[in-house]
Amino acid sequence: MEDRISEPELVLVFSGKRKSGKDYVTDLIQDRLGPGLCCVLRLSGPLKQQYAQEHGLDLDQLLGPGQYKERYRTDMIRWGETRRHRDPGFFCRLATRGARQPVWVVSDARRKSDLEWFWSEFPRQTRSVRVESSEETRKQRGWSFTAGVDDAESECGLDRDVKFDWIIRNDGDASSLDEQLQPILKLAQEAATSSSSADHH
Ligand SMILES: Nc1ncnc2c1ncn2[C@@H]1O[C@H](COP(=O)(O)OP(=O)(O)O)[C@@H](O)[C@H]1O
Ligand SMILES: C[C@@](O)(CCOP(=O)(O)OP(=O)(O)O)CC(=O)O
Repeated sequence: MEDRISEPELVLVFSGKRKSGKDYVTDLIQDRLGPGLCCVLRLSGPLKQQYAQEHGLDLDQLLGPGQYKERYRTDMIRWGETRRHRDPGFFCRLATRGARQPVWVVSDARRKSDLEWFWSEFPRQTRSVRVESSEETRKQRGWSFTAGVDDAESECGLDRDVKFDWIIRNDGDASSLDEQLQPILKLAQEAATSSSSADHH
């Protein structure tokens, strides 16, 4: 669709339940690698942008971690699903447009079609990562079960039959999180290095 100047060297596609810490963990990875090497891409970014515009909502609040987005979640899910049914790669293409860094961290895959899009566009580079937290931890972070959300495809689409390359337990201990992220950071650093050496040839 768009003219991509260069392909990424590594695409880490994250998924996980609400309040499992997808944003927290993917931001941490970007902090460690730096914004020159690594960008965080949110499939919900272009979705929220378009949804906010059509409904006259506050985009910054929709993008933030607070309660505001929860008011609109059920309707946003429905709205996004209509779009995805017409074109499953719609939000993936928009979210990756303009990404130039060698390492892409996609923070919020929710459906098989999201992962399949990355596997098919970037088969060599794509790795899938699941973030998991106990219900108790998620409750401490403000989660409570909502029918129509937590039992719907948006939250459960990747619960079964997906082979994850890594599963990260994010139940609060910073040193354990650091340790679990080491192999991912190592791979990302190698990918970034190979892209910079390719640039010099
Ligand atoms: N390991 C962690 N240590 C401290 N706070 C965390 C950790 N993981 C998540 N959080 C906090 O929990 C809340 C939910 O995390 P977030 O990354 O927004 O989850 P998700 O994107 O999966 O819904 C945020 O306020 C975040 O800062
Ligand atoms: C309509 C959504 O894109 C809303 C996503 O919002 P967030 O990505 O902010 O969600 P959490 O981080 O899990 O709390 C969900 C979808 O089905 O596409």
